[in-house]
Amino acid sequence: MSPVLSPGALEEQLRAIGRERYHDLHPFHGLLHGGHLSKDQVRAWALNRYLYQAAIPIKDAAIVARMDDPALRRIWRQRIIDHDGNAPGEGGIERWLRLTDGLGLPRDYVVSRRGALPATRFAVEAYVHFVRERSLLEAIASSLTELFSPNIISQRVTGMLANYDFISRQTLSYFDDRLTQAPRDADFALDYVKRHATTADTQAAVAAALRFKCDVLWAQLDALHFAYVAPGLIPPGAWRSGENGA
Ligand SMILES: O=C(O)c1cc(C(=O)O)c2c(n1)C(=O)C(=O)c1cc(C(=O)O)[nH]c1-2
Repeated sequence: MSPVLSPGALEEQLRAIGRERYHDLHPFHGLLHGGHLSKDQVRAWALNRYLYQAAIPIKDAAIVARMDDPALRRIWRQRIIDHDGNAPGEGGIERWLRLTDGLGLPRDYVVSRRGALPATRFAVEAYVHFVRERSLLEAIASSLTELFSPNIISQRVTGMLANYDFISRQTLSYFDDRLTQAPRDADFALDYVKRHATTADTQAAVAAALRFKCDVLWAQLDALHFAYVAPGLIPPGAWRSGENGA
């Protein structure tokens, strides 16, 4: 049986998981940020990532539905508002669609999810199932990859703006708000986890939840790499350049 960690030691363990497994280490991101992808490969990334964006408020609604404490729900519901907005034309999903618009992908095709890779769909669904089925503590812990996202988002915006003439600050505007939202959300979730994971079992469970979530992110990039970089095996039904108006 492993010993009970202090809150500080638990935080260090969680940060170590990020250093070892976060998707900033994935080669696909090196290619994306370094300007080594074609416009079609960037399109494939944006099209597939739409599924992740669209699933985030659904998984957060599942988390809110499991919270007994109104104070906690008030805080967590902000995440849903950030992605859905308060009115049509607002929110993170809409801003993601400005990126896919800017890349010339038809909106109805993106939103239909028809061209997404099967593994993208499975990974995203696994995240939603995880927060429904596991404890609230594990569900909250699974959001902790956001501790590590501001760094990669800064690298992405700088790299993509410098390296692709088809990318503009406007098409990448989705990421502007994430730079303040992600630290706010991650700080809250980390504090919650440190206060509630106070036994060896619950500490092991939150570490496993964070590893699981790193796998959800990693698997999506593996799928993109396999289909659109090398060996370039695009599954039946998944988007191909020139199809569906893009
Ligand atoms: O661009 C990225 O690398 C990245 C990573 C992550 C993450 O680490 O899960 C999120 C986001 N972006 C993001 O935009 C976002 O809204 C988001 C929500 C969540 C979550 O688990 O609740 N992660 C992420």
